[in-house]
Amino acid sequence: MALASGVRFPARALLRPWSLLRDTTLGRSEPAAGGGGGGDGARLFGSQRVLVEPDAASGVAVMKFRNPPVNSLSLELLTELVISLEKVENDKTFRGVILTSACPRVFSAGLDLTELCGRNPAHYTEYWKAVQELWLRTYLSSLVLVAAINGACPAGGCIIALACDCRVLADNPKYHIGLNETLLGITTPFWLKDTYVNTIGHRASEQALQLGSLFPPSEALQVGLVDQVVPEDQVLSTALSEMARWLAVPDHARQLTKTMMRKATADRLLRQRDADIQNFVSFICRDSIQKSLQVYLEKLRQRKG
Ligand SMILES: CCCC/C=C\CC(=O)SCCNC(=O)CCNC(=O)[C@H](O)C(C)(C)COP(=O)(O)OP(=O)(O)OC[C@H]1O[C@@H](n2cnc3c(N)ncnc32)[C@H](O)[C@@H]1OP(=O)(O)O
Repeated sequence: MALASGVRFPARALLRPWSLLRDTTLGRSEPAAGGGGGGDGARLFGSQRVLVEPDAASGVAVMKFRNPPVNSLSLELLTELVISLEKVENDKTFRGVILTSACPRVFSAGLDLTELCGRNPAHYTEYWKAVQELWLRTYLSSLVLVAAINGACPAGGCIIALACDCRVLADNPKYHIGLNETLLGITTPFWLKDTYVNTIGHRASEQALQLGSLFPPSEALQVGLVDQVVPEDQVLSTALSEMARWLAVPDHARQLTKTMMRKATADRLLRQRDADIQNFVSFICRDSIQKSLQVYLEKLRQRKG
């Protein structure tokens, strides 16, 4: 499937791109009641793991991850997210997307560790392409993306949030955010490291990446990892207010500025995508890395409550 970022999509999606979706679109050409999108007239479209609540009147869609229990980024969720974002982006009704979780207490637990353990190189290749694709699609989106972080946000969850233009985090001491890869015995690829540096600066990233720091809300705000920390029941409304602020700027000027700020970082990956995949596959296939990940996963499974 040809995607904007020029990625080849997972084989099963290439064969039947929409087969991964349980599309609940209610006729996009149908005139929506209530001014084109609000109230009962809201068109619902999405998929099994991504719920999209579009509001044509405001031009904003709320996209909710729904992969219980912890929204781990399985190949299916990654694929559905990319397709959902592409659908919204291609519909000129929409200018902004709020990314949030439909699962209680967790925004996303990051990459699905079962996708990284005990699989073969072909699987890792397909999986990493999907990770790259989601990052490129979000990081370079012409839409305004706001992360309404209503739960824990480690590793891959943080990566999605970092790709957004603005982050609002619920004020709950259990909702940590950060890149904790080193604690799993793995390293962050250069393009995600660059995104971190772009957000919180070099010294803070150097420290946080090596230590695998997960920041509670107050510290995340202090270090600049999130833009606002608000009571949990105000995360979505604050994200909508932030969205309105960003949408008050003419699209063309905002988009050109976003591209100017992000292009160099994205180009670094675009220039060497295949090499990055090869690096990832050879790294993840190492016995020592597989062992570390399995130990981490086992600890997670045993840790209850
Ligand atoms: C090689 C370079 C890659 C660089 C890029 C990104 C790397 C990553 O993203 S790796 C993933 C790192 N993620 C984490 O370290 C988070 C791990 N999870 C947690 O800390 C907690 O689960 C979380 C705080 C998110 C939620 O806590 P709880 O609500 O208490 O849930 P549980 O811990 O009981 O988990 C429920 C269930 O889900 C399984 N689980 C959790 N996270 C993952 C995951 N990332 N992948 C796969 N499965 C996950 C956990 O084992 C439990 O399973 P069961 O025991 O079978 O119920």
